[in-house]
Amino acid sequence: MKLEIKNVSCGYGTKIVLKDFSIQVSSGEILCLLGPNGVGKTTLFKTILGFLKLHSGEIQLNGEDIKYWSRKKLAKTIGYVPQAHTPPFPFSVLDVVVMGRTAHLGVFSSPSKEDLTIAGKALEILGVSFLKDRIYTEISGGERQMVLIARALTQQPDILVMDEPTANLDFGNQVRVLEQIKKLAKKGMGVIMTTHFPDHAFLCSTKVALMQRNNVFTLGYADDVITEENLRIAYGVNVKITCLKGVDGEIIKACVPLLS
Ligand SMILES: Nc1ncnc2c1ncn2[C@@H]1O[C@H](COP(=O)(O)OP(=O)(O)OP(=O)(O)O)[C@@H](O)[C@H]1O
Repeated sequence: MKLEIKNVSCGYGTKIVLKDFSIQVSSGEILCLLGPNGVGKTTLFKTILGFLKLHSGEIQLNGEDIKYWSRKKLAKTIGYVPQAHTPPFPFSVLDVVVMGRTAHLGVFSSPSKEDLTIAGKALEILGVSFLKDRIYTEISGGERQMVLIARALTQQPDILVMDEPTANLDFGNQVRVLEQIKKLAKKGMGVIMTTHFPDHAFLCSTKVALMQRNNVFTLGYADDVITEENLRIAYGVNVKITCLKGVDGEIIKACVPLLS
């Protein structure tokens, strides 16, 4: 499966937030979107998911323009982990996770035993089965984030769109989520995610798109895109990039901000 964003301009009403933006992500790849607050990352995701109308350009899945796809077909293909989500009703965590199966169900059918098993398994994979019977509105922000990721896994999409999947998570859960994202890509899922941590892009991305406020985008491999100079230009801060040796002798890069 290949998702192609071709020369897309999008925004709200007549206000254009993102101009002439192009990226693509294929099965097995992890594309990290980096960029300052308000640059248009979430807006792009909402446009990909069909919540916002395109001003111009095209979004294709396997070469087909998604504007001709039904909502159901799109929901089966693209999974979404939003930045924050509060349902209006006090559903149990398992109920929220099983909602990920909605696109797979018939019009009047309710989740089967298999759907519940898939949902339970997703919670187990993420190490949060203990939350299963808790009320979703009564768990912490970080726990909700893990539940939303479990819901997206339950959907079993080809492409997973994740808006800051590690936001709100403690250090351990950040690492577990990054590991899980890498595993999903290894299994063939295409992942497009935003992050405010360039280190996370070094750890797990196949490609990076660094977005700047003036609609300037730098695309490429993390090593080429995440440079001290590019981070300074994008975020207006000084950063030192250091190299460390991992347990298997592999080189891991890390960004250290320099305080003035
Ligand atoms: N519903 C809306 N109506 C009008 N403008 C909006 C709306 N939602 C967001 N915006 C504006 O669009 C711009 C891009 O917002 P967006 O949420 O896409 O940024 P972002 O890159 O995801 O930021 P962050 O890193 O803070 O999550 C911002 O200027 C924001 O104020």
